Amino acid sequence: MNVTLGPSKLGGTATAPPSKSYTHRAILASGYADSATVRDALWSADTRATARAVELFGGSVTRSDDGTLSVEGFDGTPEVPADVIDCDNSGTTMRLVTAAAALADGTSVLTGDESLRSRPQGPLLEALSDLGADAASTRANGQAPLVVTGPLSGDRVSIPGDVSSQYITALLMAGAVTADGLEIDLETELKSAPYVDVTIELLADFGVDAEATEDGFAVPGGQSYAPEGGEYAVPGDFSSISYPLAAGAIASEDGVRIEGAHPSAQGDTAIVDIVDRMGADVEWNRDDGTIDVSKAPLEGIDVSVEDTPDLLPTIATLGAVADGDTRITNAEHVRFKETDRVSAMAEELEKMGVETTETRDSLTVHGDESTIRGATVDGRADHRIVMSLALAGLAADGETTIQGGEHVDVSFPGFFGMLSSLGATVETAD
Ligand SMILES: O=C(O)C1=C[C@@H](OP(=O)(O)O)[C@@H](O)[C@H](O)C1
Ligand SMILES: C=C(OP(=O)(O)O)C(=O)O
Repeated sequence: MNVTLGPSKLGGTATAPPSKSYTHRAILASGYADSATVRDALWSADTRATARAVELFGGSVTRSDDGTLSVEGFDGTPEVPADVIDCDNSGTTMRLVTAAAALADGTSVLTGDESLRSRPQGPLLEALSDLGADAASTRANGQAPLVVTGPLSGDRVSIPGDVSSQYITALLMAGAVTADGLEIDLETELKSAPYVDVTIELLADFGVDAEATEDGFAVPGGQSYAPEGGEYAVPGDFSSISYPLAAGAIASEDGVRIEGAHPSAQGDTAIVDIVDRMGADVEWNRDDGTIDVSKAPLEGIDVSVEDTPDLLPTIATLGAVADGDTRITNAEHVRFKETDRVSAMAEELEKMGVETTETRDSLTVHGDESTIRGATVDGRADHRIVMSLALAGLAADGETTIQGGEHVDVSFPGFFGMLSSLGATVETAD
């Protein structure tokens, strides 16, 4: 689907979609439980992949009209799946489900789309093998398809922290239901660290203890997953909030209000401070969960995305509109996502007349709002590239056509509807 946007003047209210990270964890945690209800869940291509995996492990996930999920779990012990687990485009699903599969008494096979089959799984496969499971890549290249035979038996493992924090989340969630629990030692510094905080916060809400240690993380074994009152409610998603927030900073006439922005452990809440530091007029009322943002002249800043990889595409677009250089550092792990997002943003923004400079772990955007022009750009089949290029289209001179608009379904199915309700001119064509 091609989506064409023109220069727009925005105003009004946008509602944050539910968090993808919390929804994945809540669905799988409910799978590990006897049963649980997940309120305000995100229902998107990625979270449906996690729900399918829970069903293949012997659970069931039923969605009601108001978005509530009723999950019958597999109660700590996944069944051997009767089919291949297709994780589609979702890295979170593949990592979290691979560790769950290592608890089953038999063999699971996991695959995904072309993008997911090119992402790194090696460190997790090695960790699970060190713990006594048999976990391998069919192509012996550390990438899916994966074949995992459980059950695992060990209680201590070491793993690098600079490829994906999702390995740690996966091991913590599975470790809680093993007999002896798990000690996880980090071999290198942890990137994307707030995502492990999200995990520990959610585990606590499901009555499961896990903690940071001097060398990494630890989770006692023999625990049962059970949220208080049998229910868990998903908070709003700050990676998704970054788009209406940036749209307001770039293109609002009367200001944009975002609702559903309640504080949680998400590192991507940093976007509020980033937009503020760039010069936009922004106010976050944490008590009522609203953010008000208005356009103001933006200036380039230095920002590390070590903890917040998913913000890189949004920041790159903000940088394109800002005056001067925006230097995005500590970004190497952002190359291991649905696409290499450092290169993708550099190359696609350049098509719009924006100058950029890339190193292995940084992206500098040489911003100048007066030079951004409409162009046909490739969304790279990556939801965050599509959404960030759409934001650039709001500020460009002339029309911008983004190829692959349907990929927003991965994390923010209502994205283009949200932009047009704020007043953007959005046209779609197959
Ligand atoms: O655990 C999670 O929910 C996520 C962790 C991050 O990945 P990495 O830990 O691989 O950087 C992030 O990019 C992804 O969108 C969601
Ligand atoms: C990288 C992302 O997700 P995942 O790793 O789950 O594919 C994302 O949502 O930007």
